[in-house]
Parts: sequence; structure tokens; C-alpha cells
Amino acid sequence: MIEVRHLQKTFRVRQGGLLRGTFSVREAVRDVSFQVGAGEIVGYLGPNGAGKSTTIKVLTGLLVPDGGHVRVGGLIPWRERRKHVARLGAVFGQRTTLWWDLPVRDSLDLLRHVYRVPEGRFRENLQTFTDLLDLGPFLGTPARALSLGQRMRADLAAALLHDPELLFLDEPTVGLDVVAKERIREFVRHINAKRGVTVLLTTHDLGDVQRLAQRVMIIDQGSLLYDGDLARLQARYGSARELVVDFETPQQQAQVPGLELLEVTGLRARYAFTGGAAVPIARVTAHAPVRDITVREPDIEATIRRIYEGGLLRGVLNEEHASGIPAVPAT
Ligand SMILES: Nc1ncnc2c1ncn2[C@@H]1O[C@H](COP(=O)(O)OP(=O)(O)OP(=O)(O)O)[C@@H](O)[C@H]1O
Repeated sequence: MIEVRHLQKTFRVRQGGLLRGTFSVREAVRDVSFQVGAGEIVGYLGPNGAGKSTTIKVLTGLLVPDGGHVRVGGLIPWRERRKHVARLGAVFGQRTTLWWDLPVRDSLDLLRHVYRVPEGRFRENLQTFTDLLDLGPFLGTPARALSLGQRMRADLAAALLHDPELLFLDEPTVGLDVVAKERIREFVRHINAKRGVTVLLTTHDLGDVQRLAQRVMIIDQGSLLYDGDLARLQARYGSARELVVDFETPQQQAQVPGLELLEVTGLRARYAFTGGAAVPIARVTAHAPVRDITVREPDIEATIRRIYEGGLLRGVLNEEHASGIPAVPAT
């Protein structure tokens, strides 16, 4: 569905005044390659300024890259825009595609004309989305008067009315409460499972990724650092699991062979370990009488933060992909 090879995009940024200013070149995307198959949900992650939006803008045809090969559903997005746009939907958490002063129903009806959706299909889709997203109570409300969660639901319906094969979701749950987030995620899962819509999801919310994506790609400073499943990322780069032990009595000597002692506070000691918990638990209980033991799993937020901060993955993928291949003109 999406094929990207050696994508490059630079921006010329003016520095200094209008007359005497000079230009510097900012490499937003350096050499990114990936493929997304039909029916996948892929999370596209990276810290601020990593190059996510630039990639998405190229994929939607809004930007022309400086180099690389890009095909979406067999089309070159920026050359065959009309055909391309008819096959994709996009939701940007920070913006709306709805007309600000029009009731939601009228916005959707206008989009029906823009995308030339047959009347019967439009009604069918509107009914389905109204049921799934509970649009009923606010179909008559103008976009400017909607809550953020309602607006997002209406935007999702707007993006999918013309039965696109591919959906770009940019921060679809930003600013929403837990229940509203869950509703959006549930809907995305549904359209992926039932309609086979391919989803590329850009988000800073790892809950979205954990609940939706089988696969994640991580970009930083314009280069792809990781492409694979979340579990493997966690297993490889996550911090160790922790054993939190409450002893019956204060321990003068809390060291236990084979475990890394992290901290002792009062009766409680924390140990780091990798692999299964059975052996570490047996060792601790053999060491001294224990009142309680819990296993604390490393959380994915912490793993991703470590990756961003420590540049943990830098070079891992580059070695596989870039390998000195010269830049090619955009095709
Ligand atoms: N139109 C532009 N002109 C100049 N520089 C740009 C332009 N668009 C993006 N950039 C720069 O390119 C780099 C990548 O930006 P991009 O918006 O793709 O990042 P991002 O990963 O989407 O970040 P965020 O999570 O903050 O949205 C940044 O350094 C940004 O300042």
C-alpha cells in the first residue's frame, strides 16, 4: 500500500533579515525507507521535529520530496493528487476539515459532493458512523460549538465517508479524556478490521500505539531508527523488570545473589532482573522471610523516552538501509 525508499526532504530556512539574510538547509527527512502493507495499522513515532509530519505530507501529496521513491497504492502522491486524494482519508487532531459555522450534517453533505460519493453509499456510511461514533446528538451542531471529542468523532466520519483505503491519523486522541480516547481507538480498530482500512498513525500517546498498532516505526532527526513490533522493542530496549519485596524484618544485608539491588527503604527492597520471575522470587524468599512480593513491568513510555533521550537506536536501521546509497531524484 505504501512504499517509501530513500525519502529525502530538506527545507531552506532564511536566517537574518529579509535583505541580507542567508539560507540554511534543514534536513527534515534524511533517508527514510519503509513499506506498509494493505490492512496494517502502523504507529509512526518520534520526538518533536523528528520528521513525522514531513513524511506524512509527502505521502498525502502536499509536499514534493527532494529525493527518493514514493508510491501510495501505486500512485505518486504529488503527481497524481486528484486520484490519490480520492483514496485516502486524513484526520489531524489539531485541525478540523469541517466547516466551522455549518452543522456537522451539512459539512458531511458538502464532502459527499467534493468526493462524489453516491447518495446511497453516503446514507449507508453516515448511518454506520452515526451508530459507531454516536454522532446523532450533534449532527445539527456547528463545528465551532462541538467539544473536542465530538469534533474528533465528526472528523473521523468526514475522513471516511468516501471509503478510503488508507487513513492518516495525526494525534487523533490529543486532549481527550480516557473514555473519549477509548471510543476513538475502538472505532479505528473497527474500520481496520471490518473495512480493511490501512492506518498510519502519528502520535505522542503510546496508549494509542499499544491499543492499535501491531507495528511501530520510530524516526528521529530525519532518520528511521526502528521498524518492528512493540513487544520486540520493549524486550530489547526496555529497562529490566523489577521485583519489589517487603521483608518481615529489616535486612542488614539485602543483597541476593543473581539480582541487582536497586534500593532499600525500611522493610522494602527493589531488585532488577531480566527474564522469568520464578527464579528471582525463589531466591528472595530463600534469603529471608517475606511479607509481600510484586513484579513491576517496565513501561513502554519509559522505554521510548530512553530511546529518544539516549539515542539508543541510532544507527541500528541506518546500517541496514542507508549503506552509502546515493540520493536519487524523487520518483
Ligand atoms: N515548512 C518548513 N520550513 C522549514 N523547516 C521545516 C518546515 N516544516 C518542517 N520543518 C523542520 O523540519 C524538521 C521536521 O519537522 P516535522 O514537522 O516533520 O517534525 P514532526 O516529527 O512532525 O514534529 P512534531 O511531533 O513536533 O509535529 C523540523 O526541524 C522542522 O523545524
